[in-house]
Amino acid sequence: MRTAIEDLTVTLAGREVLSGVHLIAGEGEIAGLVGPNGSGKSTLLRTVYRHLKPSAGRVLLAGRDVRSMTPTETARHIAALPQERGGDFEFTVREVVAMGRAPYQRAFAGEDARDREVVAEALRQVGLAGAEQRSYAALSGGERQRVLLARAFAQQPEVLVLDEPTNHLDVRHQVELLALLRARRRTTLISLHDLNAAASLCDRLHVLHEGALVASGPPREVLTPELLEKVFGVRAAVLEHPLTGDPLIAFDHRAPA
Ligand SMILES: Nc1ncnc2c1ncn2[C@@H]1O[C@H](COP(=O)(O)OP(=O)(O)OP(=O)(O)O)[C@@H](O)[C@H]1O
Repeated sequence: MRTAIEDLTVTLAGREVLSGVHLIAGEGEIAGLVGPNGSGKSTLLRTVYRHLKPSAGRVLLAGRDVRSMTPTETARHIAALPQERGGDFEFTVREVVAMGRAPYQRAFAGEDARDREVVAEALRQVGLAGAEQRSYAALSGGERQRVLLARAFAQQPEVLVLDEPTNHLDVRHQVELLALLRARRRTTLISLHDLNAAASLCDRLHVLHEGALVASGPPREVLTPELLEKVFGVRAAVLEHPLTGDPLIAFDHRAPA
């Protein structure tokens, strides 16, 4: 579902933390948000899934302002993996994932066969089939993350909003997640710190710096040594990945730019 962010400004505690951001993710497009700490990535994503209210501008899903939708309507269109992954709820893994079906259930109606099928498939996709009865509170950070991803998948959204979905994941689970997102081909807004993962996954990258969008385009065009130096303050060479042909950023880890 085409997602358009128009002239978005967000003010928090009296400070403008996002200023006039324009960004479009076309139907089926994976749009990546990258930028240094505090540049506004989570703020932008939170505004898309209506956790925050913009002070100006709007978020349109297929032309409709998300703020004109009911919470249930929003939940049928957008599923989010937020950065807060709370750990204290006393639920099993399956119960957490099944919460993703709530937007489709009538009050007190409970699960039907379709809900059970979707929950089982979501658990399988994140490699947690067999872990249904484990306690969510007792899981590791990476396991919790996969449970919350499965909950987002179970929501069967048209737009997936993922805030740093690969942090905490070991490299195998990172690769599996990126492959899964590629295969799903749903409109996705994703923030990533790993620029090589972003370059390999995303159709377009959007670079935030101090609350403003400073570059947008295909990864190969956006991730230049000049931009990496100016925005991230690092020295890097941009090569071609010998196995995939994707852009491969080789950082100089010895000193900042
Ligand atoms: N609830 C809040 N109240 C006040 N300021 C906030 C709040 N949430 C975020 N900010 C500020 O907004 C700015 C952008 O934060 P945000 O979390 O969007 O950045 P980010 O790019 O996601 O950072 P990171 O890479 O560290 O996750 C930061 O300066 C942050 O301190």
